[in-house]
Amino acid sequence: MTRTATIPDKDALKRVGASVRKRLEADPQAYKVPTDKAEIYAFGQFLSTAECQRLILMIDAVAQPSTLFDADYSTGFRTSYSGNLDPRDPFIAGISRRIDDALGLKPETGEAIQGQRYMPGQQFKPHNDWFYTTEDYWKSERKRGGQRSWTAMAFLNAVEAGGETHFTEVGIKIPPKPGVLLTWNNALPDGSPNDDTIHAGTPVEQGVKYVITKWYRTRKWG
Ligand SMILES: O=C(O)CCC(=O)C(=O)O
Ligand SMILES: [Fe+2]
Repeated sequence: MTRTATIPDKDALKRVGASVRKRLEADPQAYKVPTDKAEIYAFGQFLSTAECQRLILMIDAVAQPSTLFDADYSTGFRTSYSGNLDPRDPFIAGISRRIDDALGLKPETGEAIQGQRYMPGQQFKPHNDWFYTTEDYWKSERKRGGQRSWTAMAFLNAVEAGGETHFTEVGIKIPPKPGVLLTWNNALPDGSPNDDTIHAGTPVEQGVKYVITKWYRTRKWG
């Protein structure tokens, strides 16, 4: 048995990375962000205007101050409001399936889609989406599907100023554009965490920003 004692789920992350890469490279709708530092792709028109509007209303209904695993809303690290969208809702289930299909990932490995709203001044400071496996929370997350592999995030509206998704190490800032789906591999091709995927939701300066995020695990989530 091959064992990578220091990096949990490394082999699975390597395998998932390769299969999603292959699928996205074969998809003419998937645009690869030109950088060697991370695997980041964008779909220009993933959601329709009507779908974005409907999701925005649903987010308003569930949004609460965001919490994190290692830090609180109160620390100012993630000041947006967020909430999970009901996976049993047929509309949400349909969106979820389309994301699974675009990436070619097993539906059971996807977490519930999370909706997020940023008002002026709110932000999500630079972070990585993977779990820190030396932290206490990892003991339970390891059993709830393991490490996060890919992230898929869609912008639901245009923001008058601010609110970009900023990949600080890659050096790109992606302005919110309704219907665009961004997706990236949180790992390197060898399955180890890619530090260059560190990213932020920069403070909204004017307007409101709505996004949905779906994180995938290496195993069945939940
Ligand atoms: O809002 C953004 O641009 C980033 C959101 C994000 O990083 C996340 O949901 O993990
Ligand atoms: Fe993130």
